[in-house]
Amino acid sequence: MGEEIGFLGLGIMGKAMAVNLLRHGFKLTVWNRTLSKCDELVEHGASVGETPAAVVKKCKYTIGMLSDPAAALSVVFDKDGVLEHICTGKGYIDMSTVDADTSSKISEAITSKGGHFLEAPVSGSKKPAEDGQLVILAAGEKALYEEALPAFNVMGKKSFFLGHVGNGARMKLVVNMIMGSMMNAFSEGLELADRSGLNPQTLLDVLDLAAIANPMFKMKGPTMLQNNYTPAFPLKHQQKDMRLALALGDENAISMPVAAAANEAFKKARNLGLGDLDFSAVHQTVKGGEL
Ligand SMILES: NC(=O)C1=CN([C@@H]2O[C@H](COP(=O)(O)OP(=O)(O)OC[C@H]3O[C@@H](n4cnc5c(N)ncnc54)[C@H](OP(=O)(O)O)[C@@H]3O)[C@@H](O)[C@H]2O)C=CC1
Ligand SMILES: O=CC(=O)O
Repeated sequence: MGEEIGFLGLGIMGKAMAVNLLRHGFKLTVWNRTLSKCDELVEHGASVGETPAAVVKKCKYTIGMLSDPAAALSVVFDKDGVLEHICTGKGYIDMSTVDADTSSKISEAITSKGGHFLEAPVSGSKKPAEDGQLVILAAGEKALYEEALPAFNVMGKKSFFLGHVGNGARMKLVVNMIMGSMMNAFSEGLELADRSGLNPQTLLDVLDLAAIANPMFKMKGPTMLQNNYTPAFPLKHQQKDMRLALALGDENAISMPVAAAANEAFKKARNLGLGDLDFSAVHQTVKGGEL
């Protein structure tokens, strides 16, 4: 289907998104810092590029799905990075969750070499990525957005084009700031129910019928009650998002005491060694005890 697309970063999300694209007939050349993670993608029909630069050289446009601002910058600016082969006619789409400053730095570097840039962070976790049910929050070069729409339509259930670079990053941070705060309130509620003699499963049933019912409580509640925090969205990434959202609050002089408290809880969870578990493991900061 059409020209080859590049894909950099095969973590939980990148792997699920790339496999989904391959299943829908897209041709992909993939790269991951830990190159062995490309093997499974090769089994699904992908080619492998030795470096981000090699991938960009081969592909009309390349998608990045990296952990955080440092990783997103490194893949573009370091030796053998995206910048070495980006040029007129080529595009780079960063789907990582980063702050608007990081995205702008990448955008300026790409466009100064004649390339097109789009930021397109996503809402939705491992399962929505596998099922092509992400919500895509794009901003930047409209022509690249239109070029990438066939791929976005496979990866996501809905794509938003939000205007200039930074708006996608900011929208994603606002959404995840709300999600992280909700997860903390939910964790406290589960523990409060349990310790005050209520059945937490009954709490889940009540919540699911109430005005505050939502897919996150429904999906995470049962596993949290079993102390099962198999990572779909790693806690260290949720804490990064709280930190970046709080910085956005600083810039705009918005007081966010709820988000600040949630950030402290995620930091505490990281300090307890829970950073690689699912973000719902913040529950353990209320619960205490052994996992
Ligand atoms: N998981 C989720 O539910 C969601 C995550 N996101 C966001 O998507 C992004 C990816 O998340 P996810 O897949 O869960 O994260 P993972 O931690 O599973 O994967 C991170 C990826 O980044 C790569 N990476 C990390 N540091 C570097 C570096 N310095 N140079 C090059 N590559 C690097 C890793 O490579 P290596 O394999 O070598 O370590 C890996 O491919 C994050 O920004 C996250 O916030 C957005 C929506 C949902
Ligand atoms: O960023 C995480 C998500 O679930 O969305």
